[in-house]
Amino acid sequence: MLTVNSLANATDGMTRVALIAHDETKPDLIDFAREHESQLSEYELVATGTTGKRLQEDVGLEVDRKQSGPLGGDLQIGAEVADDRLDGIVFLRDPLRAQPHEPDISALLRICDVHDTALATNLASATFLIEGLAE
Ligand SMILES: O=C(CO)COP(=O)(O)O
Repeated sequence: MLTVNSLANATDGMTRVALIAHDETKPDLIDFAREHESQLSEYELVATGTTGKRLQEDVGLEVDRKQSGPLGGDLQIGAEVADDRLDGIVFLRDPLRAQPHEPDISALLRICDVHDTALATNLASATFLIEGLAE
């Protein structure tokens, strides 16, 4: 049976959001983060390694940086989903290029469905997710 995880489930009351992007989609994620910087700065943010570095350096956001995706970062974020620590994930995947760590990516997407955690994999749905979190 699936567990239910509402948009405001944070275990400690603080909204916690993961931001992840593959190399080709990082510019889109950085633009998205700049656009929503004031809202995102209110949240606990977690990101895979290189994405997190860009968010810190290019946008100035405080980010809990995990390993880079190919080195296990997706799995670390998946573990947070399994612990119901995350309220939402924006994961701008590159739909046109295969990734060496595809099994890790699939695992992350799957555990989001198991735990009913909000997951946006493109900019249009990311906008809905971020607007939903603000409500
Ligand atoms: O590969 C990734 C997600 O699958 C992202 O990793 P980086 O943020 O380290 O580039």
